[in-house]
Amino acid sequence: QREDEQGEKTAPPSHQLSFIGARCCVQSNKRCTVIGGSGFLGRHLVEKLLERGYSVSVFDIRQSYELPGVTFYQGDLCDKRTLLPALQDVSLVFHCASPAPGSDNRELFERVNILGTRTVIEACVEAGVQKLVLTSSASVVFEGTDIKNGREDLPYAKKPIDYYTQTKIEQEKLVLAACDTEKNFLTVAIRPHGIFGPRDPQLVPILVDTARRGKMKFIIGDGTNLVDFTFVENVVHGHILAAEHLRPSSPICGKPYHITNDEPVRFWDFMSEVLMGLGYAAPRYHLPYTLVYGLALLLWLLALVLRPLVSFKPTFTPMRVALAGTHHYYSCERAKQDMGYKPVIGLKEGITLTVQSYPHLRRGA
Ligand SMILES: NC(=O)C1=CN([C@@H]2O[C@H](COP(=O)(O)OP(=O)(O)OC[C@H]3O[C@@H](n4cnc5c(N)ncnc54)[C@H](O)[C@@H]3O)[C@@H](O)[C@H]2O)C=CC1
Ligand SMILES: CC(C)=CCC[C@@H](C)[C@H]1CC[C@H]2C3=C(CC[C@]12C)[C@@]1(C)CCC(=O)C[C@@H]1CC3
Repeated sequence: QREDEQGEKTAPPSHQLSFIGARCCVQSNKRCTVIGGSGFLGRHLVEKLLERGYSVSVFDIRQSYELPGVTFYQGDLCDKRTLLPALQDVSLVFHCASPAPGSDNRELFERVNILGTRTVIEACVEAGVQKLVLTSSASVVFEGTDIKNGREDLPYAKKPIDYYTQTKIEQEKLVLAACDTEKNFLTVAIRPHGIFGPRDPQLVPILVDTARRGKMKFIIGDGTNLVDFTFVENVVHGHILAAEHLRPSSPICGKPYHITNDEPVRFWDFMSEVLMGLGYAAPRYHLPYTLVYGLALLLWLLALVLRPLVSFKPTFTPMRVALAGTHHYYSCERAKQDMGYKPVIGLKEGITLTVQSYPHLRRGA
């Protein structure tokens, strides 16, 4: 173990970690907690942290797996009393919990993402945690219109496309504003985009479900819109780099960082590749963007009006149509410069690994 100029215990170089981790017990300065660690990204993060010699606790409203060496704390992050025990003797916290974007429940998003994040910050300060890494989202700047190579200095969306995005904006502002080098409480926000990979409960399952219902025949718009899809291991890598670069003198304190695959791809090419990899036909027929967006808006309004009588969830929501028919890709130059970020898995390999991980979603399975 080395000590840096702030007297903080620092990690040995990463090539030593697996050896040290395998040889002896975990170093006490590498104790961290992953809030939301039962989720898709959270679990991948937990697995990588363990591999790198960290001692990991998970705090989540549900426990979705068991892993040797991981201590689980089950509870709602809005409740400080249940959260505090999970933060004792921990120097680093990752906050990657959120209600699923598809839930469209304003009250839930506001409670968990805004009030809950306030509670997380308070609990971290109370427990003496020194570093908080938030999983934000690149969509905090997305308003449903084209973003090409967007940098972190883009303003937050004035008209966020849904409650999820609206509350992710407030959440990010809270965490970044809490950064206080004087008090040695350091924060940073990672903004991933379009995370995909093994065990993702959203992207591939929604896509396959739509295909199985015979609704994946159409391309919205001309099909040339470029989008970032980011393999989950790259997102994990960005989080760990951020945590390891978070020091009082570091330029990353209190800042947001885009983390992507750095390989924007046509939205419809990506969808087609995943579909064909799983044995489904790729969409072929084009529909005008404005027509589909207008229809989705109508359906959404209808669902809103009829909600007291019947409940139905349209596949084509305005938000999904906007995501499928516009350009939205982001520059991760700042992460490259400030923390030496570079994707560890390319897009093609990421797609192959993802497709292989869903044998049960193959056509005919
Ligand atoms: N999946 C994606 O494409 C993207 C995700 N993100 C962000 O990444 C983070 C992780 O997302 P995923 O892993 O995809 O979602 P997920 O739904 O798989 O994981 C979220 C976890 O948070 C937990 N959670 C929810 N409410 C809680 C509460 N009140 N108390 C304690 N735990 C609670 C859930 O039980 C779940 O395990 C989220 O903050 C999300 O906004 C950002 C950009 C893209
Ligand atoms: C890049 C990014 C932010 C991806 C987010 C993931 C989801 C929002 C997409 C995953 C599957 C997508 C999908 C559609 C919209 C966007 C997703 C939900 C459609 C509903 C778009 C319209 C269709 O023709 C069917 C699509 C099914 C898959």
